[in-house]
Amino acid sequence: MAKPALEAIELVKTYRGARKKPPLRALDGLTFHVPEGVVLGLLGPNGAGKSTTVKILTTLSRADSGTARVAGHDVIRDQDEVRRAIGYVPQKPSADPMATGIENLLLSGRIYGLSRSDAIRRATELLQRFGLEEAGGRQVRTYSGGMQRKLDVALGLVHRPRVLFLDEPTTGLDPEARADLWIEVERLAGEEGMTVLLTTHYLEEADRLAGQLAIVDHGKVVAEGTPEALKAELRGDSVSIELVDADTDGTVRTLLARLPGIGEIVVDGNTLRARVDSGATAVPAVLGALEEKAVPVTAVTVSRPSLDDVYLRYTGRSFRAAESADTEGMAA
Ligand SMILES: Nc1ncnc2c1ncn2[C@@H]1O[C@H](COP(=O)(O)OP(=O)(O)OP(=O)(O)O)[C@@H](O)[C@H]1O
Repeated sequence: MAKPALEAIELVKTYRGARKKPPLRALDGLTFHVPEGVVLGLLGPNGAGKSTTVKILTTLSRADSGTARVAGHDVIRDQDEVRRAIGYVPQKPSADPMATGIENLLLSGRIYGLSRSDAIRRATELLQRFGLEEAGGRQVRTYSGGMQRKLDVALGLVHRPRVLFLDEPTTGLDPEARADLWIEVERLAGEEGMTVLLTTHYLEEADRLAGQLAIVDHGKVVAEGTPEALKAELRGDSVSIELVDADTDGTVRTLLARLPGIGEIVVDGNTLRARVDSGATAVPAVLGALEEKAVPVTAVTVSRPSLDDVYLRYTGRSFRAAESADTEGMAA
C-alpha cells in the first residue's frame, strides 16, 4: 500500500473554557489516513473540529495527545520539514489587500527562499494558471471575492508543496467562483498528484471533490470512505415529507413508524425524513395514512441517498439541523 501522505491518529485537543465555562473538547480521538494524490474532504458542521485538525497538521497548534504525520514527517518532532512540505490556505484571506497580486506572490516566493528571477517566473505562472494575469498589477482590495480566493490558493502553491490544506476554500463565494475553484482543486490532485486536505460544510462540495470523505462530528471521524461508497451503504430511498404544521406532539412520527418498510424517522421542524425500502411503495402508504388522520401535507419527495442521509445515519441529525443548532449555540 502507498505510504500515507497524511495521518492523524487519535488526536485529542481540549480548549480551556472562557470565563467560568467548562473546558471544550474540540478533538476527541480523531483519526484518518490519506494516501498520496488523494483529496480528503473533512465534512462537518460549524464547531465539529475541522479547523483545529488543520491547525494541528500544519504545526500551528499542538494536540494534547495523539500523533500526526504529514508527508511522513511528525508534526511535533519535524516541524520544519512539515512546513516545507505543505501549503496552507486559511479560512480568512491571507493576501495583503494594499499590495498587488504579483507583489503578494513575489513576497511569498522570496519568503520561501526563491531567487528573484525564480519568484517572478513562479508568480507569472500562477497568475496565468488562475486566470489573474490581467488583475496581477492591481491592488488586491479591488479584486472580487472569487479572485481574492484564487490568489489565496496561488499563494499556498508558490513553493510547490506536496500537501495542500484548504480550510473552507469556497465559503462565501458565488456559485460560479466556487465552480472555478473546484476545477482547480481537481487539477491539482489529478494532474499534479498533490494530496489535498479540504474542510467544508458544503455537502455538494464534499460530494464533488473528495476522493476520500471523513465526516467529522464532535471531534471524531464518524464515517469514512468515498462519497459513492458511503451513499451506497444506505439501501433503499429517502423520503421527505413537508407538513403544513410541525409535528410537535409526535403524532405523525408515531403514525409513520407503524407503517412497514419505514425506518430512521427524523423530525426537523415541519419536515419529516425517513428511510424506506422502496419509495414507490412507501409513498402511497405514507400519503394514505396521513390522509386518514387528516394531516395536511405540502410536499412529499423521494430521492436516492445523499450525503445528507449519510450524515443523518451516522450522527442522528440532518446536516442542516446540525448547522443551525450550532449557530444558535454560538449566539447564546
Ligand atoms: N482557540 C480556541 N479557544 C477556545 N475554543 C476554541 C478555539 N478554537 C476552536 N474552539 C472551539 O473548538 C470547537 C471546534 O472548533 P473548530 O474551529 O475546530 O471547528 P470547525 O469544524 O472548523 O468549525 P468551523 O466550520 O466553524 O470553522 C468549537 O466549539 C470552537 O468554538
